Amino acid sequence: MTVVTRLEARGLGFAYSPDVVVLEGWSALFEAGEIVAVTGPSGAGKSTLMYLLGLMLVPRSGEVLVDGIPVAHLPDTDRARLRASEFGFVFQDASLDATRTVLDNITETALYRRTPRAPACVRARELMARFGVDLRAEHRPGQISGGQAQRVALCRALLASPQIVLADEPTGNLDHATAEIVIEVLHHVAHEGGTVVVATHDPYLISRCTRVIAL
Ligand SMILES: Nc1ncnc2c1ncn2[C@@H]1O[C@H](COP(=O)(O)OP(=O)(O)OP(=O)(O)O)[C@@H](O)[C@H]1O
Repeated sequence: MTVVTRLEARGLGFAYSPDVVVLEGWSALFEAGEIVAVTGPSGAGKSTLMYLLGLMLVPRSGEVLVDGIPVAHLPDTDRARLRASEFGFVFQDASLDATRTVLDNITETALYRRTPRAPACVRARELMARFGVDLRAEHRPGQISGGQAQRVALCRALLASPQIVLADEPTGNLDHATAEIVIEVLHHVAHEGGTVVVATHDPYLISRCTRVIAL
C-alpha cells in the first residue's frame, strides 16, 4: 500500500449557498504521526471541513492534497477509490445502515475495495472486541446504544487500516473509559505513521491531541 505522509488543505473555500459561506481561503498541513484537533464553536464549519478533507464535498476554491497531489477535483469515481483505500471516516452521527447488521455495516466498505469477506470479518471481529461491541455483531443499529453505534462507526473506519483517519466528534457519546479506548486507538494509528484529524468540542480529547487548530 502507498504510505501517505501528508494531508494538506490549501486555500479551501466552501459555501452551501451564497449566504452560507463556511470556509474562505483556509489552509493547514497535517503530518503523519499527528493527531490534530480541529475545534471551534457550533456552526463554525468543523464537519464541513472534515467532509472536504475526506473528499466527500468538493471545495468551490482551493485544493486538498494527499502527499502533494491535488485530489479535491478528481472525478467522483477516483475520489471514491482514494477514499476507500486511504481514508477512514467517522461521521458525527455514526451513519450506520439501519437495515443491515453491525457486522455487515463494518465490513461493507471491504466490498468497495474488493477485499474478500472472510478476512474482512476476522479483522472486523478483532476491532469489535477491542472496542467492546463484539457481542452486538448480529444486532441492527436500532438495537444498540448511541455510544455503541459510535464505536461500530470507528470499527468501520479502521477496517482497512487507513493512512488518514478523519473523525467528527469520535468521543461525543462515550463515557470516559470508552473514550479513552478510542483515544488510545487513534494514538496507535498515529504511532504507526497514520495522520489523524478530529473535529471536537471535548476538552479531554483536545488535551490528548498533539496539536490544536481553532476554526
Ligand atoms: N447541508 C447543509 N446545507 C446548508 N447549510 C449547511 C449544511 N450543513 C451545514 N450547514 C451550515 O454550515 C455551517 C457549518 O456547519 P458545520 O456542520 O460544518 O459546523 P460545525 O462546526 O461542525 O458545527 P457543530 O459543532 O454544531 O457540529 C452552519 O452554519 C450550518 O448551518
